Amino acid sequence: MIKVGIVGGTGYTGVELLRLLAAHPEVELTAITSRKEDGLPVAEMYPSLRGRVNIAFSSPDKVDLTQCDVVFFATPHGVAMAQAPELLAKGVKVIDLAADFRIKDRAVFEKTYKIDHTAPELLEQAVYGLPELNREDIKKAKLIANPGCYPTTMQLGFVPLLKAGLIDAGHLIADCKSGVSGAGRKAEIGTLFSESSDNFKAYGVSGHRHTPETAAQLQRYTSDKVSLIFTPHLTPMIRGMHSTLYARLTKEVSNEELQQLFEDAYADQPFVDVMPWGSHPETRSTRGANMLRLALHRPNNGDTLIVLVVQDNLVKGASGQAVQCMNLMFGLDEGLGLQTIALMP
Ligand SMILES: NC(=O)C1=CN([C@@H]2O[C@H](COP(=O)(O)OP(=O)(O)OC[C@H]3O[C@@H](n4cnc5c(N)ncnc54)[C@H](OP(=O)(O)O)[C@@H]3O)[C@@H](O)[C@H]2O)C=CC1
Ligand SMILES: CC(=O)N[C@@H](CCC(=O)OP(=O)(O)O)C(=O)O
Repeated sequence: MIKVGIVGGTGYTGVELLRLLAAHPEVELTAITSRKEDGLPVAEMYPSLRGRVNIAFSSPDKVDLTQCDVVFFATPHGVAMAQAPELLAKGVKVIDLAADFRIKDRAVFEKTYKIDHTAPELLEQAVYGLPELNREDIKKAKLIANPGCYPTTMQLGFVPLLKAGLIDAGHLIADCKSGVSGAGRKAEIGTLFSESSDNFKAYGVSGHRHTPETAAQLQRYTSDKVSLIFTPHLTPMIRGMHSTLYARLTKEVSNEELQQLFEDAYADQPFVDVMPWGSHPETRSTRGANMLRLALHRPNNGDTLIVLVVQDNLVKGASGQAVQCMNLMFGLDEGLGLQTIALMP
């Protein structure tokens, strides 16, 4: 059994990890931290886990995480970088759901997140945890930088086109919508029910922290200079993400060839579903499931291709993806514990 620790077990991605890992046949939940709920049985805070998770939260300063085989950090940015060096030195694998190790360039990280990087020596060895694009490196990794939720949709939508050299890399547009759980469980006015449940707004339009992360990753797949415009929106649903990606085609290519390109790219990827041409994927078709669905459109058969992408921000956009990485790191079937079908309706 793999002994698992979770730092930040009370938050949305932390409890999503608990939900998935409680049903994972090869995992023993060993330590789950909370600074505020030290000693509280997990199932008292989350009754859905009664009978499935029988341990209590421990304060991070009391728990010995070195007894774990792997530790997930479901914490705000800056927490994993403080603890990862010691854990890695003691042979414990680390999967960070925050951004501490996503951006290789320290200066770009510090400018984007406005914090100093305290473990820059680990940036090089960190593997970006997007299995569909980095599977072989993830299998060998000791430190995973789990991708951002929006960046997962943007990369899986744009990369097949960039790799094939079919689009203008200097003109990529991503119009994305997230459910409110994307902002985390902490108390904030903008995520109060009365502020967000009957409202729709863009935010971070002139610069969101996911733009440099995504642009740097997309740049790996083309020699042309990538330029990305990314506009996130907060939408009145709890879970779910819908990204509408726009790319300008630069070569003569038929709709059938474009569809085939995506079907071939994801033929062996169990957690990406390429829907029939012209479909309209819905967020609810991924709710609770480790699944990303996409579909292609080409209005008036012109030179703009639209890729519609949906996922559950907490599953394929965060905790499900992290479990997918854990499975690969420990030589397990990639889909172990991740077979849940989306909740409907
Ligand atoms: N929500 C989403 O859709 C996604 C989130 N992420 C990323 O995952 C991470 C977690 O997000 P989310 O679950 O939404 O956040 P939440 O705000 O819901 O939870 C954060 C958790 O971290 C703990 N925590 C906070 N500060 C510290 C600290 N200094 N030391 C130890 N534990 C701490 C909190 O617990 P306590 O206060 O009890 O200690 C809480 O359990 C973030 O980096 C986020 O950017 C990534 C993709 C998607
Ligand atoms: C709706 C909302 O606020 N979403 C968050 C992104 C989700 C997240 O937690 O960011 P990471 O994926 O980088 O960890 C935001 O825009 O900051």
